[in-house]
Amino acid sequence: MKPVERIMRSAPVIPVLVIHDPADAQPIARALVAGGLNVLEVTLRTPAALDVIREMRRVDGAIVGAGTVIDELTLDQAIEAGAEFIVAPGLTERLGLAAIERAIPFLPGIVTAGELMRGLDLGLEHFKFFPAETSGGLPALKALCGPFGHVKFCPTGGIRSETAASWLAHEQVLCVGGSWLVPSGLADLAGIEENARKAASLLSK
Ligand SMILES: O=C(O)C(=O)C[C@H](O)[C@H](O)COP(=O)(O)O
Repeated sequence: MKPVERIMRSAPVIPVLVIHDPADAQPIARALVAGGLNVLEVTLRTPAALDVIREMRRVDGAIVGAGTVIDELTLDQAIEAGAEFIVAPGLTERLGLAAIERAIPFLPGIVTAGELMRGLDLGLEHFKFFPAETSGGLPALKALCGPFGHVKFCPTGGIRSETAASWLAHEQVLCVGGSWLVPSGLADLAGIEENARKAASLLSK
């Protein structure tokens, strides 16, 4: 099994995290891991993100990746900070080749058959379906899966607690991503742990 697939099968939901203060990183990661979600995607959307990755790597049991990686610069910054996997909102050949060259598990976003085929050309078989809900939702993903039965997905974008299970019921969906677990500004660690516990109880693959 490819390392990226092992990560995707580690938990049914990957929390997508937008964290502004590195001091929040460890408590939030600990709450998520305690709730049963050990795969954490730190988006590079805040100036603190690289420090957040460094802090979260110190939390036992956490598998910490970077999201919002859009080019070689952010790829290398994320790897240098200790990211164990890389999520990108889209796929360019340059970024795909760089991630493969760095031998880091890589989950790029795709929506169309053409984007997916460009990923297959690079040897990739695991994709984020992004943005999931506004790109036709589950019916669109099902249609895409027809010709590409061996490809595995992590749909992300607009998925919430109430809709995650329907996505996970699809055979080619190994996990889903979402920001609902840690709403921005939520300082309620017990609430985060409870959100994680509920998500972790969903069908795991
Ligand atoms: O920042 C990135 O790299 C992204 O690709 C976007 C995130 O994955 C989505 O914004 C999560 O979607 P929501 O769960 O609807 O908030």
